[in-house]
Amino acid sequence: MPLRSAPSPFRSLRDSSASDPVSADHDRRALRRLLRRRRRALDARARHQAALALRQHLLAMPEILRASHLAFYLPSDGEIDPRPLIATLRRRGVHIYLPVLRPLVHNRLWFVELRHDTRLVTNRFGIPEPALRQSAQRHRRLPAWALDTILMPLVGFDQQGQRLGMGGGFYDRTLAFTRHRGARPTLIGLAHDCQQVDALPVAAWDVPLDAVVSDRAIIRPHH
Ligand SMILES: Nc1nc2c(c(=O)[nH]1)N(C=O)[C@@H](CNc1ccc(C(=O)N[C@@H](CCC(=O)O)C(=O)O)cc1)CN2
Ligand SMILES: Nc1ncnc2c1ncn2[C@@H]1O[C@H](COP(=O)(O)OP(=O)(O)OP(=O)(O)O)[C@@H](O)[C@H]1O
Repeated sequence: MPLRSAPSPFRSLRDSSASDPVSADHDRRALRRLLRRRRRALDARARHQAALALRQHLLAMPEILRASHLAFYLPSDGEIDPRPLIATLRRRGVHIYLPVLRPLVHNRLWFVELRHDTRLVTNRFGIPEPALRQSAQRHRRLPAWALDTILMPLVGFDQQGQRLGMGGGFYDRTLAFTRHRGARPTLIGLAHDCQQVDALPVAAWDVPLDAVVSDRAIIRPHH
């Protein structure tokens, strides 16, 4: 079902989110389900090709080439796989960080460096992340504001660079400071092409992205 070209029940979402938060919330959940199913439906070959195409696009971007401290994620639930680029950048000596669910602080992330001695464990969502024992060591982490670039997983995106995540608000909460502070990391969403929709509902807490990169294109919103 090509959401972008066919008339879709989500076309009018942007208006409804402003006037009717309850129905907008319902729409977000329905849209999440649809798009998660769609990205999971890609087969292994399509996924592998998409991962390589993604690496090519990202390696053409100054925000990637200039960065020395970048946050990535390990793919889950059909997310586009950034590991080919992680491998390339690590060979170049770039510092790579992964999101870790913070203990005690509700729905926020730490960014913990991926090193040769990093031990990965599965978190409560089934996603591998650096073990808490290591993550708790301050010298292994960087605060979000000190990262050059953060590559974010997403469930859906639109041409304006709006992002729909898994629904926990983890990235939105962790990056809320970017609204006030001067220096901020470049925020880039990564997705399969099939995760693009016409227009996403915008929530007040949504942090706008500087770019979305898919296996097909680099999308730079104008705001
Ligand atoms: N690869 C990856 N890592 C990531 C994220 C992500 O989206 N992708 N996150 C981005 O935020 C954080 C984890 N956030 C998540 C939020 C919800 C669910 C999830 O699957 N929820 C289930 C039900 C929850 C449950 O089992 O209790 C669901 O909605 O079906 C997964 C991850 C941190 N790490
Ligand atoms: N800065 C914030 N402060 C407090 N609550 C927030 C903030 N950002 C998001 N939330 C809460 O988190 C919940 C989930 O937000 P949303 O649906 O936008 O998540 P998401 O962006 O899809 O998920 P994620 O960022 O984890 O990938 C919302 O109910 C919202 O109230």
